[in-house]
Formats: sequence, C-alpha cells, structure tokens
Amino acid sequence: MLKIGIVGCGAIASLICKALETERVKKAEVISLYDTNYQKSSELARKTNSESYETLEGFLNSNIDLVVECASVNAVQDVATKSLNSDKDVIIMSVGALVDKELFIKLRDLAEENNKKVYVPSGAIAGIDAIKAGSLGHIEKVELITTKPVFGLVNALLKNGMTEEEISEIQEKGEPTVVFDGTVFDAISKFPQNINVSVVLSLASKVPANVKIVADPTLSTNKHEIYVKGSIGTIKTCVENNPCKDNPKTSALAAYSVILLIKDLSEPLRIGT
Ligand SMILES: NC(=O)C1=CN([C@@H]2O[C@H](COP(=O)(O)OP(=O)(O)OC[C@H]3O[C@@H](n4cnc5c(N)ncnc54)[C@H](O)[C@@H]3O)[C@@H](O)[C@H]2O)C=CC1
Ligand SMILES: O=C([O-])CC(=O)C(=O)O
Repeated sequence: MLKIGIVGCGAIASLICKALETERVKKAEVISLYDTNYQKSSELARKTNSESYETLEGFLNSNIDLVVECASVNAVQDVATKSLNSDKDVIIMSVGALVDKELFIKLRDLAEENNKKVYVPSGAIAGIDAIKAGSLGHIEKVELITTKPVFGLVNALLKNGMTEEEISEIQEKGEPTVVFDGTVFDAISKFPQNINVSVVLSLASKVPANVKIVADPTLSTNKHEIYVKGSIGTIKTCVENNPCKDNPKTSALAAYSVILLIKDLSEPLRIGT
C-alpha cells in the first residue's frame, strides 16, 4: 500500500481523500495531513481515516512514502525540500513555483542525490503527453489562452490593481475581456492561484508559453486552449473544465489528474506517456 501525506487541505485534497477511499484506487491510502490552518487539516482528518499534524516536521516524521503538495506556490520550496530530505517522493500541484529556474534545479538535484522523485501532474489541461513527446523535436511556439468566470479571477484582479468598479464594468458589459497578455513568468507572478497550468505547459514543451487570461462573465467553466507549433506539426487542445465545488478557481480535472498519478504510481501497469 502506497502511504500518502497531503500538504494543503483544500479543494484538491478533499477530492484526493474521497477518491482514495473508494475502490477506484485500491493500492494507495491517505494517512497524514498538514495545513497551516490546523482546523482545515483536522476537519478533513475527521472525515477520513487519517491523522492531522500541527507542524510540517511532525507530518514528515509520520510513516508516509509520498507527499502531495496542494497548498500554494509559496509553500513549494519548503515543503518539497523538506520532503525530499526526509526520504519522501513529492508531487507538486502548485507548479507555478517551478518557474523559478534555481528552485527547479535545486529540487531536481536534491531528488537525484536522495534517490527520490519529484512529480508534476498534467493538472487542468489536456495534451501534455503529446507536447512532452513533441519536445524531443524542435518547438517554436507555445500559447495558452485561459478563460475563467470573473468570480474565479476577482481576488487576483484586485491584487493586480484593478478597482471594484472596473471589475463590475466587466460583469455588466457581459463580454469576454482580456485581463492579462504576456509571458508565463508575469502570468504566474500575477495569478498564482489561476495559471499554474501555464508553467506545466512551459516545462513540458521546454519553451516559455505566451499567456492570455480572459475574464468571461457568461462562463461557468474554466477553459484552457493550447496551441503548440513545432517540428512534429501542430497540437491544439481545448478543455472546458467544471470547477471544484470547494474552490471555483480550481478545475475538477486538476484533482483527477493527481488522483490518476497516485493510482499509476501504486499499480503495476500504466497507460500513456
Ligand atoms: N497544476 C494545476 O493544474 C493546478 C494547480 N492548482 C494549485 O494547486 C494548489 C491547491 O489548489 P486548491 O486545493 O484548489 O486550493 P485551496 O485554496 O482550496 O486549498 C489550499 C489549502 O492549502 C493551505 N495552505 C496554504 N499555504 C500553505 C502552506 N504553506 N502550508 C500548508 N498549507 C497551506 C490553505 O490553508 C488551504 O487549506 C493551489 O496552489 C492551486 O493554485 C490548482 C488548480 C490547477
Ligand atoms: O484549475 C484550473 O483550471 C487552472 C488553475 O487554477 C491553475 O492552473 O492554477
């Protein structure tokens, strides 16, 4: 049995816990939980057959094989470094942190030294298997257009200096409005809870993506359109994801993606790249 510990007990963690309690994933179980908000980890522990810890150190001393980070971009450095140094493999969901090349290299080298693995799931987008394989050739262009309902973007827009009046105008206009157009580096620093997928895409293609973020008052899904052009030809994908109930910024597919990775890691047969 693969023993899992989760850091960050929000929307994704709840779906992982639910799935691992069913027959769909038979060879992995969640046994340990940690959240900076102890109430959240305790509540999830109560609903599941697991234990919550008040400190990251206590959590890492528990009998887990694999840490799943689903907390925040800011949590990744500490959680991943300490997990690898505690002889645990780690799955990173807040992939935006890996846009920092120094951190990326540090974690890769640490995993190698400790004979451990760092996993980055495909998350809320489609086509990563093909893009990864295509990156063995030459890739010249990588684009992502992410369109989300306004309510999923509102916190980031306010933090980025948009006023409440300007956000209301987008709502009232009732039309899609481009709220960001730029590099993956700027995108993840301005929208750390919305655009981790742009960093997954950039890491898989080995080319920094151009990113457009659109706020659409008429939309109820999180839509991600990808365009990749290279020596293998062209890859275009589009997903219209239903959001998680507990956090509308996050798509259910992101949680399913990590659940499937856990299943693959715990079972003898794996399908797909
Ligand atoms: N790679 C991908 O495709 C996707 C990645 N994400 C990212 O995955 C992460 C989790 O997403 P959700 O479950 O929707 O978030 P959420 O907001 O529902 O839950 C996050 C939880 O982490 C806790 N937390 C925050 N910082 C922490 C820290 N330093 N240590 C321990 N706990 C901490 C919070 O208290 C909260 O309970 C987020 O960073 C999100 O942006 C989300 C969707 C797609
Ligand atoms: O779940 C999604 O649709 C994408 C997302 O929030 C992220 O990449 O951070």
